[in-house]
Amino acid sequence: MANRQQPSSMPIHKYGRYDQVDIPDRTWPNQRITQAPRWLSTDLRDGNQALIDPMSPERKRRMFDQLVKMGYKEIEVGFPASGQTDFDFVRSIIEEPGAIPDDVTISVLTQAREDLIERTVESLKGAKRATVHLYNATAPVFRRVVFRGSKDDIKQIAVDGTRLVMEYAEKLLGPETEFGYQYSPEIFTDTELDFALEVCEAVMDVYQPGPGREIILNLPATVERSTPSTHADRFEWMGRNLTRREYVCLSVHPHNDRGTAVAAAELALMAGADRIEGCLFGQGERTGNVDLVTLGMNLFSQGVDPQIDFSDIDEIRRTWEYCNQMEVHPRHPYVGDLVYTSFSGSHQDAIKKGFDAMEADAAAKGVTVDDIEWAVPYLPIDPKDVGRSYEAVIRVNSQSGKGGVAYVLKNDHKLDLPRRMQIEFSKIIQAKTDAEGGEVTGSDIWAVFQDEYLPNPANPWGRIQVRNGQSTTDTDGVDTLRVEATVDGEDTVLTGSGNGPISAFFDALAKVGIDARLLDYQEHTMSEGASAQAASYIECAIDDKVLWGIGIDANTTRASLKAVVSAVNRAAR
Ligand SMILES: CC(=O)SCCNC(=O)CCNC(=O)[C@H](O)C(C)(C)COP(=O)(O)OP(=O)(O)OC[C@H]1O[C@@H](n2cnc3c(N)ncnc32)[C@H](O)[C@@H]1OP(=O)(O)O
Ligand SMILES: CC(C)C(=O)C(=O)O
Ligand SMILES: [Mg+2]
Repeated sequence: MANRQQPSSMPIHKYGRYDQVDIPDRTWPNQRITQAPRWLSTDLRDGNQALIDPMSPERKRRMFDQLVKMGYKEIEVGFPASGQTDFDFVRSIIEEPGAIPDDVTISVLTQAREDLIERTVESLKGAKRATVHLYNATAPVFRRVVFRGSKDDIKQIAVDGTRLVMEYAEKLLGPETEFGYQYSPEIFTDTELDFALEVCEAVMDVYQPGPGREIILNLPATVERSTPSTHADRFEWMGRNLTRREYVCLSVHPHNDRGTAVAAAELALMAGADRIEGCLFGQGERTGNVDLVTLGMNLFSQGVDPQIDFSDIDEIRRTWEYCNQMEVHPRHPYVGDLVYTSFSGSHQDAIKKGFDAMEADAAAKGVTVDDIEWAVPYLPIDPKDVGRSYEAVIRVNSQSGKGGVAYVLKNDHKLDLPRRMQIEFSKIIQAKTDAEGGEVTGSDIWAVFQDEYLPNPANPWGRIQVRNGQSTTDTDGVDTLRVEATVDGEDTVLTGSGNGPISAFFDALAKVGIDARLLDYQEHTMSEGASAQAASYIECAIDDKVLWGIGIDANTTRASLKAVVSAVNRAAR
């Protein structure tokens, strides 16, 4: 079919193509991610520096504690040379016994300027594990516009900065500090690959990584500029060409300018990266850093342990919202208010069938649903695994069908409506949503259901109200029924016989001019134990109408008689 799109008036001439990488024997597309990478949270640095109102010390501390609790072992805690707030925060967690667990490494960022480096290293005095992270931009525009220098000048900034970090670490930090070093060629994404490699090699020549002396080389997509596949090609190229690769922790730091940071991080891992830097819920400069929650949960949903605890995602979100003074979007993967919710009919139908199938499969295997592989349509993970309930999984509006309404009744009231009754009731709900618009809540649905099918003792309606009944079965299997009832406002006694209590009741009704025929009958228990209730569903042809009734009672015979009454009354309503 022809593409009928027309040229736009957008100024496309202002933008150039991003260079591809010449790496035809790339191997990353065939790799699988089978284990969690090293994670670094930069919420307290890259995340914080992007806030309108940077975090107060109290908020920083809340976020730090949250990150520790979740299991992050590398946390960038600030830019101590930026001012007193960040410096004092770093000092406060180092000085408070137990604030930084022994297995957590804190990291701090600095520009490659001597005064800033000195202050940065000074902030780390007494820390058990600490990394200084030095950066300078290496891309052509930055060389020309920001630093106004040649490639060699820019490389020299990185080399001198590295040497200064080592000198100040030697001078200011004692043996109690396990010291680490990280270098980032900022704007790696726009830096010529061979020059990024040259700068990283020059930095390594100074730092001399080796056995027991790792260097972290972090290759940031400071501004995301390419498809994730080209980003992965660049990582594979760097990984292949770096010397001393076994002593290098190759780190990825995607931003989300093109909206593909998560994919960029995942493909970079496939291309050989060892470590990911990002922020919870994608906080960070402009469109954000890569979202560590989505990345971790993506692993989880594929059966790979992220080694981070997301089991109370709403608590994590609350802390994050408090610390950042921002709100998580309702569609945010894994955490948004609506991400486990379906409004539309075919989705709800499939979800309900999925839950039913999980229960049946687990029962067949003699285990619980938590012991079998998750396979519910439209729900990539079990919401319970992140602390959510099933309550919001299905919500009903004008786009919903029978499956959604049936799900709500089953989930909230243990009523498993027969399929044709689902269709009948869903039309009643649809009439309401079409007329009124908006959502019908679970309690709205229940109110409509009660009004439609169940007697209201306070305000009885319909042709019949039944009080007491007796049923006896003789030796030939004939049931005789005697029921005290009110029919059309008059107290009367109904009697009838048949080959079961329901047909005996139909016989009794026929004698007072109510012509009802049984079409279908289903029942199920609603709960277990001595006080168990049963639900009976009866489909009847009454005059020229076909309709359902329901009865709920501890006694199944009474439940079925109530169901007949429900249908008869509805027919005359
Ligand atoms: C991609 C990133 O996220 S990088 C991290 C960015 N984060 C931050 O900057 C937050 C904290 N920063 C700050 O508070 C301030 O920048 C400070 C206090 C550290 C420094 O402030 P100032 O001294 O006023 O310098 P300013 O930030 O404007 O830096 C610009 C100067 O540093 C130079 N510079 C910038 N980055 C670097 C670097 N990585 N290494 C060396 N020099 C650098 C610039 O060329 C410029 O030099 P010039 O004045 O000679 O033209
Ligand atoms: C400091 C560096 C790593 C950075 O945040 C970036 O380039 O985005
Ligand atoms: Mg960044």
